[in-house]
Amino acid sequence: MIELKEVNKSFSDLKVLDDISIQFEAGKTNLIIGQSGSGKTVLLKSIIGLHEVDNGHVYYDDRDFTQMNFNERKLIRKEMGMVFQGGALFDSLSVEENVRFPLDMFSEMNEDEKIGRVKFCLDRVDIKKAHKLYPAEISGGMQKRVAIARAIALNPSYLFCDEPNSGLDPVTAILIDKLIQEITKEFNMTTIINTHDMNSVMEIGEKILFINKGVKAWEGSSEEIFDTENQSLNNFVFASNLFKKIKKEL
Ligand SMILES: Nc1ncnc2c1ncn2[C@@H]1O[C@H](COP(=O)(O)OP(=O)(O)OP(=O)(O)O)[C@@H](O)[C@H]1O
Repeated sequence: MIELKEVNKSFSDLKVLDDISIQFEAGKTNLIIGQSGSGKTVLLKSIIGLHEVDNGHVYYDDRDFTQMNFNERKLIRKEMGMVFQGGALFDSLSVEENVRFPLDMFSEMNEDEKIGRVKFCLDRVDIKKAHKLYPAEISGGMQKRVAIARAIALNPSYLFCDEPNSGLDPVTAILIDKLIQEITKEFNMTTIINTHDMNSVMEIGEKILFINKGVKAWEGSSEEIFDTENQSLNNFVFASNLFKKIKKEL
């Protein structure tokens, strides 16, 4: 579980996060949604320590990350996996070398264990016969699968995904969302996903945090989102004509 307590973050006199408190549970796909510029990326970066919060606390299973020194944080970072926007694979490394990279950097595994782990992770995301190919030689959907395989290589307890299905067609996007949800449950990870994709919200939104101008405006699940009276959330969710139509028919 990851818990935020009264997290605040400003840049000069611009307040970006205003007293955010929430719990993200293990084994669930937790989504952060909100309009462009609402503070999603700053929040995700604050959770993983790429931004220092001004005040408030971020707990990783009762361990106060905000109070830790550099070395203590380094240990927690080993428990984190990340899927960056666009996949962020190393172009000059093959698929299997990409997945092996965190093992070489951060694990004590021997050669056989590394080979086994790379195979396990690539099998898990259903990559077949592409181990020796380079990122430029595989499709966008496969690149995301490789990015997920790399993110789970060190068997993380916490998985962070920034717009994991950006740039994908709707069918592939849902497959990637579902894959993230499956591995979240299988490995009991606390997964936090930044997204503004309403399909993701409906498909895998087990816990949703909606932020509006840096403030927690709503939290709930995809089942609850259609019934909300929250005006800013309604404006966000029903911005598209398709979702307006669905709401009318409910
Ligand atoms: N390093 C920074 N220095 C100053 N201001 C920043 C910095 N990072 C973000 N901001 C500001 O914080 C606000 C929130 O930005 P953020 O990137 O978190 O939005 P977002 O919700 O992730 O948007 P998007 O969906 O477009 O990625 C914006 O006004 C942005 O300009």
